[in-house]
Amino acid sequence: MVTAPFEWGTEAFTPEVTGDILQCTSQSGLQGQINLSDILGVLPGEDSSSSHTVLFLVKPEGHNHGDSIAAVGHLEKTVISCLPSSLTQFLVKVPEYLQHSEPVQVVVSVKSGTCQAQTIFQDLVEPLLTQLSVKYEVHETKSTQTITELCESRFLERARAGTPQTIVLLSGDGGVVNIVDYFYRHTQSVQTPPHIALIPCGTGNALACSIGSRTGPSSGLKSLIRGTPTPIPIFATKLSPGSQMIVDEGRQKVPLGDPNASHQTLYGSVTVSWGIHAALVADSDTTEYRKFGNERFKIAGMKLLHPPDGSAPHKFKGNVTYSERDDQTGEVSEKTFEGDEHMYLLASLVSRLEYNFVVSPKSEPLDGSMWFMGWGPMSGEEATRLVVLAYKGGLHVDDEAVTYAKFEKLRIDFKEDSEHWRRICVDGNIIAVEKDGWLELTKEPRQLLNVIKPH
Ligand SMILES: Nc1ncnc2c1ncn2[C@@H]1O[C@H](COP(=O)(O)OP(=O)(O)OP(=O)(O)O)[C@@H](O)[C@H]1O
Repeated sequence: MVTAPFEWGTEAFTPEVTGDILQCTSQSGLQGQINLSDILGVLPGEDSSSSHTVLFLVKPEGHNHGDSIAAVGHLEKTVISCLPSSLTQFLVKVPEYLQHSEPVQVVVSVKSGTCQAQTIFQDLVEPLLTQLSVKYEVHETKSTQTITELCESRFLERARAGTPQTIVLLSGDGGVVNIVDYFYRHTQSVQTPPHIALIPCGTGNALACSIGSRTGPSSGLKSLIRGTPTPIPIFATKLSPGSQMIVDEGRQKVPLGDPNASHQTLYGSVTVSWGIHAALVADSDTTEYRKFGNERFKIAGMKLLHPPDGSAPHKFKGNVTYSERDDQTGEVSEKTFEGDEHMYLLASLVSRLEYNFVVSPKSEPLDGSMWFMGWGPMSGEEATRLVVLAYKGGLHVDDEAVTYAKFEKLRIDFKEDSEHWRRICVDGNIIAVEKDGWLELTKEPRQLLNVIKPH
C-alpha cells in the first residue's frame, strides 16, 4: 500500500484504522498508509508514553499482493502516538528465545531458491533483529558443507551442554535437512534442543509451508517474533547396504556410510518418495533448472509424464508394504500396496511440499503422523489430472485411483534393473538404491530439535 518514496522520518503519526488500512497523519499534514497485512508487529514505546513503533514490510512497487520471494521488499518502521484497539493484535514483546545469552545464530544459505537469501537478510532480517536489540552472529554458506560444519563446531556441542540457542535459518528445506541429519546421526540425546526459526528462501520450503507459514520471507519474520518452539517430528529411513547419495548434479555418487554395515539410515522431517516425484526432483537438481525457481519441478515432471519419444511414462517395479494402526483399538495390521508396478509413491510428515502443493491434506502441522499417497501406472494425462487436484488443496486423495493412508512403517523392495529408476528422494536428497535393494521407513522416537511454529 505504501508508495515507495514516502519518507516516514522520525516524527510521530496519529493513527486511524479504516478497514484493513492504517492511516497515519503527521502534525505537519503528511499522510502515509500501511496495509494491516504488511504489519509484522507493534512494539510499545520505551518510556511510559502511549507512543508505539509499527514495524512493517514495504513491498517493491507492482508487488502489493501475496508474499512471494520475488517480492522481497524491505522493513520500515514508524512511530504512532497511540495504539488503536484494532492494532493490539499486533503487539509483540521480544520472545525469550531471542534473548538467550548465546547470540542468535543466523545462517544465510546463499544458493537457496533463486539466490535471494542475502538480500532477504540485509533488507528484512537484519533490520528486524536490530530493531528488537537482539544479539546475533551471521554465517553465510560457503559450500554445501557449511551448515553441517556449523553443527559440528557449534550447534551440537551447545545442545549437548544444555546451552539454549536459536538458529535463524534463511534457506529452503535443505538447511533443515543438514541440521536434522547431523544431529540424528551424531547424538542419542541433547540436554537442550536448539530452536530453529525458518525464513523460507528455498524453492519448495515444505516444512515452513506446512507449519503454517506462507511462501515468502515475511511470514517467516512474523513467526520469528511471535512463534512457539515445537519439536520437529523426524522419520528414519533404513536403506539396504550399498545405497549411495547422488551429488554434483548427478555426476557423482557418495556412499552413505560403511558399505559393510547391515543397512544405512537417513533421517528427515519432510518426505520420502520413489517414482515420478523422486525422478523429477533428481532431474531438476541442476543449476540450469534451479533458475526456474519452483517451476523446475513442473518442467522436469512434464518430461517424465510425457516422454519426448512419445512412449508411456515409466512403470516403477517393486513391492510396497505398510503397517496401519487402528485408531480405536491400537491394533497394527500389515497391508500390501496393490500391484508391483507403480507411478507415484510419496510418504510424508508434512501436508505441503510447496505452499500450493498439498500432498497430504490430513496432516496437521508437526503432529508427527506419517501418511503416504500413491498410484499405479497410468497415462501422463491422467497423472497430470491427479497432480492438478493436489494443487487444489489436496483433492487428489479422494480420487479412486489414489491410495492415501496413515502408516506406522513402510517398506519398498525394489525390482528395477536400471539404477535410474531406483533413485529415491529423502527430503530433497537423491539416493540410488542397489539392485534388489530395499527401504524401510519408520518414525524416529528421539526429539533433538525444535522449530518455531507460527501462532
Ligand atoms: N555457498 C554455497 N555453495 C555451494 N552450494 C551451496 C552454497 N550455499 C548453499 N548451497 C547448497 O544449495 C542448496 C540449497 O538448498 P535449499 O534446500 O536451501 O534450497 P532449495 O533446494 O532451493 O529449496 P527447497 O529444498 O525448499 O526446495 C543446498 O544443497 C546447499 O547445500
